[in-house]
Amino acid sequence: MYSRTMLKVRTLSNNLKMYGSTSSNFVNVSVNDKSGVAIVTMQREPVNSLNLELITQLKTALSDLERNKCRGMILTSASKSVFSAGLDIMEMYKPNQERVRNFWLSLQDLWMTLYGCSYPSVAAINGHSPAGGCLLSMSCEYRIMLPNFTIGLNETKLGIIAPSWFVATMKNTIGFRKAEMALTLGFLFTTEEALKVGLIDEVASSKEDAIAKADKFIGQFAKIPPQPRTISKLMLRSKDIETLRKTKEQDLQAFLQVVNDPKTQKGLELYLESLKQRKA
Ligand SMILES: CC/C=C\CC/C=C/CC(=O)SCCNC(=O)CCNC(=O)[C@H](O)C(C)(C)COP(=O)(O)OP(=O)(O)OC[C@H]1O[C@@H](n2cnc3c(N)ncnc32)[C@H](O)[C@@H]1OP(=O)(O)O
Repeated sequence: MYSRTMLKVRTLSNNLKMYGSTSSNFVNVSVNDKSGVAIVTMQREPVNSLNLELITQLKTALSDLERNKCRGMILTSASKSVFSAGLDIMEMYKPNQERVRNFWLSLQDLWMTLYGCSYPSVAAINGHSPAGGCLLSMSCEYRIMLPNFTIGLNETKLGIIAPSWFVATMKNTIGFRKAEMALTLGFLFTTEEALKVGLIDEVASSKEDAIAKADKFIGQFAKIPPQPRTISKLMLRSKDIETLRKTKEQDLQAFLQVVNDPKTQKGLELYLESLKQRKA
């Protein structure tokens, strides 16, 4: 039902050429010929950690869908157990200064594009979704998750602080009180807990079921004129988008200061080691 050829995702932006990246394709876009709904699949093995290339390719894919006036977008993962492990810690550990700067600016850009896209957006969360993975999910309008996975903004557990726009997105999704509890604890919710707290909207039994439920959600907008729909969405979301747009440089400088702090570097080193030791 979904043809893989209708939309061509540009995999090499100028940014990537500048950093001499390979042309690996970390994002697949397939569009349902009948409904016009696109499935955007992250496919950066093993855990879809968000490095500069994946972030840039996602942003390009979402902008292409906007230009092509797609009817709806479902964001999902090619992995069977991870939606996205969040930001690629290797981008922040002993970083190249020009690259890490570009990494953060690209992340800001991706969030503003996804959070403010005119088309209906659904996250089909078919695996764990910590930190940046949770941000991507929350930036969509609707979330459907498979059982036995976890989702949340766990930054404080790592000794780091979620940026203000991550916080705003969570507050807008689950409300002040629940966001405060979740953020301060760095809480990772199970699927069942996420449903209870309103972090997700539905539980699906399989990826196919999640896609079917997402199609059904998007289908509801077939009879709603697109312009009033988009304006209503943006009335709710544009304040936070504009805040980041106006403070992009400040936000970047705050990130660079934290990332270049030797204490942060030590923390990231220990965290990377702990991830590797989990396997041993
Ligand atoms: C200084 C920064 C200041 C401000 C920024 C604030 C914002 C931060 C937002 C973020 O997104 S920070 C990233 C937070 N992410 C996490 O805490 C998730 C860490 N990963 C996991 O918990 C698990 O990997 C998983 C539950 C997602 C999946 O578990 P599993 O399927 O068992 O896979 P493995 O743990 O074996 O991982 C496979 C492989 O991938 C590496 N890896 C995992 N996550 C990341 C990551 N976020 N960045 C880079 N690499 C990651 C892991 O080390 C393994 O590598 P091997 O070489 O051992 O195969």
